[in-house]
Amino acid sequence: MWWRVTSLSQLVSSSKPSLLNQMRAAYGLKLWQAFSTEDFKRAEGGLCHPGRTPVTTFVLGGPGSGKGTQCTKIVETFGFTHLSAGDLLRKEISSNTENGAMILNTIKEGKIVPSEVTVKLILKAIESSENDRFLIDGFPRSEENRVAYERVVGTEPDFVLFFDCPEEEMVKRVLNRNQGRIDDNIDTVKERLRVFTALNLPVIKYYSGKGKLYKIDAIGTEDEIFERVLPVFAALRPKTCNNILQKQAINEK
Ligand SMILES: Nc1ncnc2c1ncn2[C@@H]1O[C@H](COP(=O)(O)OP(=O)(O)O)[C@@H](O)[C@H]1O
Ligand SMILES: O=c1ccn([C@@H]2O[C@H](COP(=O)(O)OP(=O)(O)O)[C@@H](O)[C@H]2O)c(=O)[nH]1
Ligand SMILES: [Mg+2]
Repeated sequence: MWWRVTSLSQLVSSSKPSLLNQMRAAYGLKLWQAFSTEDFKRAEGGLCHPGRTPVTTFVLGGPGSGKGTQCTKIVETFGFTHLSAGDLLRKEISSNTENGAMILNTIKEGKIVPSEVTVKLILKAIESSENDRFLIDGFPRSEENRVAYERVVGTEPDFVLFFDCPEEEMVKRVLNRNQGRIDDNIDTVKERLRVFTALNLPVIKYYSGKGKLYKIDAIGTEDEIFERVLPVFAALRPKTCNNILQKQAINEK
């Protein structure tokens, strides 16, 4: 798998190899298999692969701003793999895993699940994919999430989409979502909006300061919004769209 560090010398080349890297080298473990809570705190990151760098996009916005809807369209057009942090967490609940009850309560209250749980799920999903371009939807939700991801993965996202939507519209969409979600009720939505403003906006500001943020006006039809998303990915065309272009060329022959 390309995402895993493949060279032992690279694994142990840092001046002070982490326990995590030693375990990886010794047992050939994937990162998500290797780290315990203790390792997580100590992990130095540095997942890389010589000559091959994945394209990673964080997709941010308040509850109901349309992240998932637009991710589906981006996947269809540009061949990204969509990793919704919320979906990964909900899968843990439905699979009755050891963290299931804790995740359920956290989501019900509109709070944020501990970083180590979410980062581990995201890494596991990335490592089991053959793709080299990922949309990470609904994560990071706090500065603590962001720092944890960057420490463990060792890279920053290539760019960040932010779906900017007025609160009134977000509430309306969430309450009409009709997916039977435990957090799609007025009390939880109010708390999620509070958490979004307090903890997620600082992450958005951070990436804005780094010149990585693409703010998209999230009012309009789904297609109108996707028209605003397209130019962001068109800029990456040579790197991200090779497969699509190749397929098109074959079909046009
Ligand atoms: N542009 C839009 N206009 C109206 N409703 C929308 C729009 N985009 C998405 N929705 C609807 O709003 C709800 C929330 O969208 P979703 O993509 O799940 O948002 P998020 O992932 O940001 O919470 C869904 O029911 C979806 O069908
Ligand atoms: O990185 C994440 C993503 C989601 N959540 C939890 O899962 C809920 C639903 O997240 P999702 O992204 O599915 O909601 P959306 O914003 O799409 O409505 C959030 O309110 C949080 O409680 C979390 O704790 N960390
Ligand atoms: Mg969503």
